[in-house]
Amino acid sequence: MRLRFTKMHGAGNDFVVIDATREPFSLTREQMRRLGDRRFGVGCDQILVIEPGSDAGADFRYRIFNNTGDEVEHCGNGARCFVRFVVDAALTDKREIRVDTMNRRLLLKLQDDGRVTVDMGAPVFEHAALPFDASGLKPRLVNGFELWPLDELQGAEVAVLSMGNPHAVQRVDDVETAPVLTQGPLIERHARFAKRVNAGFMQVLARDRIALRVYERDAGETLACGTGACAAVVAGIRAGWLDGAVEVQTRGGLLKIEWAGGQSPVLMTGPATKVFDGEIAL
Ligand SMILES: N[C@@H](CCC[C@H](N)C(=O)O)C(=O)O
Repeated sequence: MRLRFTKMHGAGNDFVVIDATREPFSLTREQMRRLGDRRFGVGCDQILVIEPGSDAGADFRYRIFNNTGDEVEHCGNGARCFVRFVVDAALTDKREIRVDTMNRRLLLKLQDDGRVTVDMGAPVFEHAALPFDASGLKPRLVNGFELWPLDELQGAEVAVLSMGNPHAVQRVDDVETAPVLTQGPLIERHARFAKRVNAGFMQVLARDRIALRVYERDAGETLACGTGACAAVVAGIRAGWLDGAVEVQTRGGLLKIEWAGGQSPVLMTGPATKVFDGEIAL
């Protein structure tokens, strides 16, 4: 089969975007792996699939697959690229779009400067959301917020939360020398996380600025992770290190994250860029 696609990125987190609004999406896991392979295919961190809205109120449905072909719940940078894509392809004339993901409804706004703001929904802290609490370990309370030790990983102490997808975020002194590539894969597959986890390493630069690297579930270290940026800022606010509006410096660009606490939604603003259109035989 021949597949038409669009290559996009959001702060360097790169995607193959597939328009499945007219024809049902039918790629096999093997085809998605080939598509995501940087040497034998197009190459990307995630594959984004855009489908028609499934019920009243949602303009579209948006599905996310890691480059391994595993379907996941959420992708923040991808959500921004989704908006850019549907507007540029004239699939909608709206600038405020409601979209359903696997477990959330998102509200996305295309700004006049071309950036996109995503209402990412509220963070979830209950351990039921992440299978972490059966370990017998005790968390350290910082400002009333739980930081959990990871037993085999000396010194690593993570905030565990979900932005729809699971995150374990730790504070480090220097993000450039943080053990992202050595400890990241160990955290990703740590026994405490039955569904595995995205591992974030955040350096607090000021109360309104952090530097962040994320070792993503399946994809490895990416140049930016939108849900990871939200999780890091929420953890930093809960721990008392950060204020409610924070610039997140990733290796691929800048994201702005805002959170008023509690059940209020996390807002993420950042770029969404088309790279090229293409067609591939799969
Ligand atoms: N790059 C993403 C997150 C993609 C999914 C993640 N790897 C997972 O498995 O949960 C983002 O921008 O949020």
